[in-house]
Amino acid sequence: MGYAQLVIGPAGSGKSTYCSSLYRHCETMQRSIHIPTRDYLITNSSGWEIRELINLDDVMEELGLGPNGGLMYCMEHLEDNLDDWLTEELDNYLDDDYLVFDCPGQIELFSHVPVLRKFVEHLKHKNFNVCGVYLLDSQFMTDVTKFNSGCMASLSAMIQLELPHVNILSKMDLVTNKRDVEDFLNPEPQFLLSELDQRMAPQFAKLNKSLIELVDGFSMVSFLPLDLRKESRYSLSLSLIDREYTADEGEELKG
Ligand SMILES: Nc1nc2c(ncn2[C@@H]2O[C@H](COP(=O)(O)OP(=O)(O)OP(=O)(O)O)[C@@H](O)[C@H]2O)c(=O)[nH]1
Repeated sequence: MGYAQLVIGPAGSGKSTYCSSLYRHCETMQRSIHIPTRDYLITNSSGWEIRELINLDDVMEELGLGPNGGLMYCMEHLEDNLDDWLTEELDNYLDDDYLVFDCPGQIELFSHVPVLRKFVEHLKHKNFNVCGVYLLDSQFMTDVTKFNSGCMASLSAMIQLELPHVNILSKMDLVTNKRDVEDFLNPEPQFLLSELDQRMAPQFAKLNKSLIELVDGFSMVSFLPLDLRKESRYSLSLSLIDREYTADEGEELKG
């Protein structure tokens, strides 16, 4: 059994920083971990030579696409070639290896484009225990409307990937007043609803209620605050993910 984290989240939420800090943490613990570069899906400079498969710069130039269109094209190409390419790459890893995938931040990839889901299926097929790690910038936690939108994006990733899911709140060192975020770490539904009602026009009251019920019902709004100056959270995220999950345990982790 191998282990893998799929690190996802919006652009700029701190995925690469999390991955490199996790790598340093594992080095200190003398634990082996492999982090194919962020660009492994497009142009890999170390380890996985996907450049042979497709190159984002070439795609943009030859097809006249911008970075987003180019990335989506590359992803579709990757999807078509997952069987051959990924299966072969995964054969290079041993039973206890731990892989961390730093995914691109395009929201389409974890909301509706199927490539990451297929990627996960391949990992599982090769006997990897996979977990989704969703990073959200702590700035989302200071305002109920931003918090709600962060939760919706995280929920959509959970639904799309169907993985045990850990939410991590990044950039906690930038939060000057920790009390600003405390209300959102284990939020009371009533508190969220009254805050939301105050912010929105009265005609949104029913929608607000449904949204808060949804967030509360999935109990997926627990975020682990992560301060890069403190390493304990990395140990926690590693140990959560190390475990073998049953469906029920996956549910527990979301809570
Ligand atoms: N202060 C602080 N800055 C952070 C932290 N994590 C990330 N940053 C900064 O936030 C910016 C974005 O971080 P990245 O790690 O590149 O974020 P990403 O999610 O990989 O970004 P994309 O590649 O755009 O998807 C960089 O300038 C980082 O230095 C953190 O915990 N604290």
